[in-house]
Amino acid sequence: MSEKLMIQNAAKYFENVNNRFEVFNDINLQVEPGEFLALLGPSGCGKSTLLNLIAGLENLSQGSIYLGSNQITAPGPDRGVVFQEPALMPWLTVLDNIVFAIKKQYETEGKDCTKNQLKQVALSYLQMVHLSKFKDHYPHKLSGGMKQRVAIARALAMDPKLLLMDEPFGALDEQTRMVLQKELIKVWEKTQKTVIFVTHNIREAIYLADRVVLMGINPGRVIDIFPVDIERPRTSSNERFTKLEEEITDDLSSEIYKVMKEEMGDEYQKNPN
Ligand SMILES: Nc1ncnc2c1ncn2[C@@H]1O[C@H](COP(=O)(O)OP(=O)(O)OP(=O)(O)O)[C@@H](O)[C@H]1O
Repeated sequence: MSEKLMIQNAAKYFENVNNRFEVFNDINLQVEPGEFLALLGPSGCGKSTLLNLIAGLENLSQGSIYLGSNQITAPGPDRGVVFQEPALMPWLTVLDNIVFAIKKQYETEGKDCTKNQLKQVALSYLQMVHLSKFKDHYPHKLSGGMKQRVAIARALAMDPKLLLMDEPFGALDEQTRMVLQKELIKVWEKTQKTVIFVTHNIREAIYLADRVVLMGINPGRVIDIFPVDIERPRTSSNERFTKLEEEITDDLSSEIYKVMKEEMGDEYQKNPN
């Protein structure tokens, strides 16, 4: 069962002996159970940092993050993460990559399960991403898109409440990316997981999400939240899709322009002539 995610006054600073870099200082966001949320914004605005904080891979400098009534302070089985690099174990078959992950989780939770039962669970998730025929293949035999589907199946097989995805299709070609977007929506509809999906791609965000959170930089912050009230499956030729794309592009361009102006300003001061 999914639970509400609450990010309250979240601040993150990276510090060393000489200086302190503030990524963001006051992010507030709520994600409803079963919602598909996209995080969009210019490079460096803190999308991955925010995702890592939710995953528990980083610690907050200030504020709090709750999933249901549990405060997030460390990684946990209630959150599955899919990164741009699928990070499969090359010495294990596709099926065993998933079995390995579930087994580890069951052991941590003290659950008993036969090898055969584990394989059945793993296989059911491979079927969901249409890869059951490749269960005995090793990762190096798979395309980038197939590897990423295994990574998604592996994350889902742990049955997390929240699926965190950091540009999972960022390294794939456009065609494969579109196929996986479609598949992801089907899997999301079937599993009803809450998904937080980081992307640079405006179309991808609108195609997938219930809401698009647009973040800004210097300081990192939420600029705007766009509800995507368009029936699925969505097509980019839909009039409302195009209008929303224009709106988000305008806001994002202003933000990027602002950053460029700041950067060029520095350059100008260094080279006044
Ligand atoms: N471990 C770290 N130590 C110091 N600075 C960091 C660390 N991790 C991230 N940063 C800085 O925090 C800022 C936000 O980084 P982050 O990767 O979250 O941005 P992003 O929006 O995901 O960017 P991109 O879209 O390029 O992946 C960047 O300026 C980055 O250099």
